[in-house]
Amino acid sequence: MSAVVSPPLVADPFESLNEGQREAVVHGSDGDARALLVIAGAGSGKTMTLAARVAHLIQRGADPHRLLLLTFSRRAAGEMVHRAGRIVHQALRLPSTTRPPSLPWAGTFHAIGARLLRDYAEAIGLPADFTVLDRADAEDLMALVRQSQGLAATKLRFPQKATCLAIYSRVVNSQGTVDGVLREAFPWCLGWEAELGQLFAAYAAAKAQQHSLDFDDLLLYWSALMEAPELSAHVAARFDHVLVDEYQDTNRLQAAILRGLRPDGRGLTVVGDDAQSIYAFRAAEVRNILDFPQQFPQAARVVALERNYRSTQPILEASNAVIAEAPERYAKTLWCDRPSSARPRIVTVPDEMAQARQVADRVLAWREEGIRLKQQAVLFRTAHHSAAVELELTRRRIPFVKFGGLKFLESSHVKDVLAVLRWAENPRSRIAGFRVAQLVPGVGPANARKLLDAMDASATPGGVLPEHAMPAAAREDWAAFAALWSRLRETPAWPADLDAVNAWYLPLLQRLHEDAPARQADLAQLTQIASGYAARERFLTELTLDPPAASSDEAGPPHLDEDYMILSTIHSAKGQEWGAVQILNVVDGCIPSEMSTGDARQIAEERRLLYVGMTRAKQHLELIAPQRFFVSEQARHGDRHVYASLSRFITDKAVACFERVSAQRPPGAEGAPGPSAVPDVKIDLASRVRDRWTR
Ligand SMILES: Nc1ncnc2c1ncn2[C@@H]1O[C@H](COP(=O)(O)OP(=O)(O)OP(=O)(O)O)[C@@H](O)[C@H]1O
Repeated sequence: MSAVVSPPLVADPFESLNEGQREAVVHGSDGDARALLVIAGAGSGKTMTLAARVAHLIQRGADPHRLLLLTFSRRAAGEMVHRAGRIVHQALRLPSTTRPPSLPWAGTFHAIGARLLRDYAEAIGLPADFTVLDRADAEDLMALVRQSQGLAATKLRFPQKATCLAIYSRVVNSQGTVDGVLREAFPWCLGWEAELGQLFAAYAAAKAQQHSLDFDDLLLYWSALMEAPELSAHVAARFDHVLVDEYQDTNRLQAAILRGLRPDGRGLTVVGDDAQSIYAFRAAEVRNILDFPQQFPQAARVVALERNYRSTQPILEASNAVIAEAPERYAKTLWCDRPSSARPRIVTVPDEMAQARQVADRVLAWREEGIRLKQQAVLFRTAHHSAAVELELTRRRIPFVKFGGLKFLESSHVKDVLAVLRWAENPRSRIAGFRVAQLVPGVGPANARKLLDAMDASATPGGVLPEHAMPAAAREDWAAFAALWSRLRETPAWPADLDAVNAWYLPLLQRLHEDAPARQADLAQLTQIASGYAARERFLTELTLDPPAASSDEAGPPHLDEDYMILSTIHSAKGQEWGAVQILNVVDGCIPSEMSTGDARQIAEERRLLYVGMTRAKQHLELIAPQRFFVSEQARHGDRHVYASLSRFITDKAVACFERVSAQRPPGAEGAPGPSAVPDVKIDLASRVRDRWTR
């Protein structure tokens, strides 16, 4: 007899939505075919609304396999899918044993781009086995090309590889010219336009030769795909709905892709907050969201979410006062009904050391009040601004995790292992090959280069490697590696391939690194991550596009059951919230950064950055203003201390929203009392000690 499972009686999952949220969620059910723009103020439930809309569409019969959901990070995609799944589950009253529908097309623009390009590679002249270069690999390739062009040796200093890549990336993403980008963002590189143009052409040729795409190519080729009428309709027809989160941080290429996917706007939903646009340095275009409604034959519908569920009224008032001065924006005033008598505070401290002590004191005091460390965050403009705070927290044994530091994939051992897999996947990748060949004992750069040249010259590079003659000292180890490599190419098996590479690499790891056990733990973590992917290619591509954060080279996340606080750049804090937030260095020269004080648009972005930081706080917010702070960013002036004044964004009107305090020095900080006077006695201890040996 089979058991009959009756659906549980649950409340309407859409019941808790407010009026604006509901409007956004059900848009289109009445036949309204306009595109939808949801202007969602900070903390107004954007994630919840988008997830509920996805669930609503599925509930009304949309096929989850035909929903394209584009988010800013993989984590955001996962969160959205999870929440939408829960709502669908509830709305359809599915029994708890039934899994909610999966959304295979949820991910970042780059990850989805990589998948689509793989499908259309042959049609658009891309090699089907292309691999994706991460930033570091792309920089290395840029450096190689720069050298082969003779640009590294020029008398006047030619821009560094990272700067070259940043300029290239900005030209691509803004669809601008080298000249325009230099003028706007890299004025110190003016004069090198022609050489940079040549360099970029050679860089593009090298990528093509090596069957490699960099991050920017994923958007560039996707947008080109959407401009080819023979193919764009085919791509567009795969999806019924396209939903985009964090639209304020998209760039021109991304906007063009969306126009190609939904030329008339039908089935397109974008959600964002112009006041939180903080990625112009990656060519994000705040105009995308400001101009969105007029892009379509029939103007988009705009729904504003103005009710904030996150912060207390005084925190919201202070944040509103900061953003009120922004020159151009969708007019909205956030409100909430969480009164509190505690105003946010501006804390003045003498210098950065005092700031570090203040932060630690405050963290401990809040913890005494019952706010767990996990509910506390310290935010800052630039990753290196937290150095003193990190030291102080470590000294006082306050556990923390930092976001925005060295990444898991940047550690050399993880790169080594991934490079082996990448090279097997794509034998034309010189970057992977150059790294891996030299891991084999006895193989140096000259021999590695000879091998790669031979592979380049062959139509079947996969056949060259096992046959290649290496120096006698390397022969045995090379044969072992070649056997592994050929196996990986000929009979791929996932995730067993990774185990095979690890087994080959472990003896080398022990030879190369003193801290091998810690690094081995990273490789174990990599194996764990690998098991979540169906195939090697997907693993390599998606890991490159959205890498995990921690590595053994850093403090790393403490055990999961431990309480720890968060240190984060404001950029990395996007989309998150904490009970108590402290923001470091809220002084001119830092927010706004000294680098951006010339340009009105950059200043506007810095204002939004402070606003994003402030609106992360739920109950407590403190901005710290050291009176002296150390500047090391500006090469022109070298390292120096400056006397700082409170950030210009805290105008007189805004100041009124805060309580102002000066941090007291903790007792004893002026210097420990010296020893009292030595008693006036004369004892010849020295000869007594010496005599000990002569007696
Ligand atoms: N209708 C609602 N009723 C009660 N709480 C809500 C409602 N909508 C959202 N919230 C809560 O408000 C908080 C903020 O929501 P969410 O993180 O989705 O905001 P957001 O718009 O993405 O913010 P931001 O853009 O600042 O990152 C969350 O804690 C969420 O659970």
